[in-house]
Amino acid sequence: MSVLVYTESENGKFKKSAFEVASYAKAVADQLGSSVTAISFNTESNDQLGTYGVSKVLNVADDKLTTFNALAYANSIVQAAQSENTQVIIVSSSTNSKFLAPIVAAKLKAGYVPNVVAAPEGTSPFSVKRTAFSNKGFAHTEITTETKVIGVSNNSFGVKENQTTAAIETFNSNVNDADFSVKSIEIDKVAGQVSIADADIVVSGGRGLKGPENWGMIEELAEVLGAATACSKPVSDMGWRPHGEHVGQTGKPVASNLYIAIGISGAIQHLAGVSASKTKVVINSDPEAPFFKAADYGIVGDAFEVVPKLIEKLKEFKAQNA
Ligand SMILES: Cc1cc2nc3c(=O)[nH]c(=O)nc-3n(C[C@H](O)[C@H](O)[C@H](O)COP(=O)(O)OP(=O)(O)OC[C@H]3O[C@@H](n4cnc5c(N)ncnc54)[C@H](O)[C@@H]3O)c2cc1C
Repeated sequence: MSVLVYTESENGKFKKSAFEVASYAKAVADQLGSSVTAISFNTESNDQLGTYGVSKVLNVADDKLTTFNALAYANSIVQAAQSENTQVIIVSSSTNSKFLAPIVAAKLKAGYVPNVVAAPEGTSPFSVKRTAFSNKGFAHTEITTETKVIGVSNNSFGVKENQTTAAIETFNSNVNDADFSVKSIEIDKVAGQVSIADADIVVSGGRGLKGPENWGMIEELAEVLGAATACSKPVSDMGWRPHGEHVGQTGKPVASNLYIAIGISGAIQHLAGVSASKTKVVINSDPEAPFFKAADYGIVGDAFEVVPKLIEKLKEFKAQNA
């Protein structure tokens, strides 16, 4: 009985979250006295997963599955779980994983807990800690079904090395036309180069930036830092930025290592979606802005003065350390 982990990739390369869920799966396997099998789709360098404790990789090499398809991927994971006699399935908390995990759980009659932030608190009974109330609290949750599906929050457990040699096998999953009743024809990327879900650093702008014409400095700061760009809800509502960048309770959740909020007041609905970020830096001209209470570091100042200086200093630092 192994622990099965779905390791996500894009264009044949593993996402960072793949290494985090693999590390998490290894921790679960250690608690159960078991081993980790990963399922990947059309991925190169599957041996990389050995670094994080995966001892076997089932690589689904099928041209039909080059692009994510929730039902087809879920069916493949179910087949892998059955062939491996798995009782615990680990996925990330990405949009795609949150899409397929309930399908996997329903097909295997498994209990599913998303947004899990730590290794299981116990395996008998099986209990996990997850975020609750839009990241304002935690719930200690018991899963009583024989098969369990766990969605790990991004950047919560961390990537942990645990060197093993991974045996790589091609897995022929049995997908058919019915699995593709809904499919993506084409994907247009409208937001920045780095996706918010995978970003280590997110640079986010609010209404304090006055208009879309001022986003050049946000994009430049993001580029220097290798960060994703994001924004508050009113900014996307007004059409200053694409809706895909809206973060918060009603937008995308952010669990980056560093979240830089510029000209954002820190309304409760915004904080609900970003509070899982490890370090929060706030730049705001109003010292009374509520965001300062939630910040790890704050700069009281005009964004139009602070941000260009920050970019300049970061560029100098990068040049010196190149
Ligand atoms: C049901 C519901 C759901 C919601 N969901 C979300 C959500 O998911 N995400 C979200 O973001 N909001 C959400 N909101 C809206 C939320 O309540 C706030 O209205 C919104 O977050 C405010 O956006 P803001 O901080 O960009 O703008 P503002 O509140 O207008 O704040 C602008 C900030 O910029 C500062 N500022 C001004 N000029 C400068 C300058 N030159 N330099 C530096 N700082 C400056 C100001 O001091 C101020 O703090 C929701 C609201 C409701 C009712």
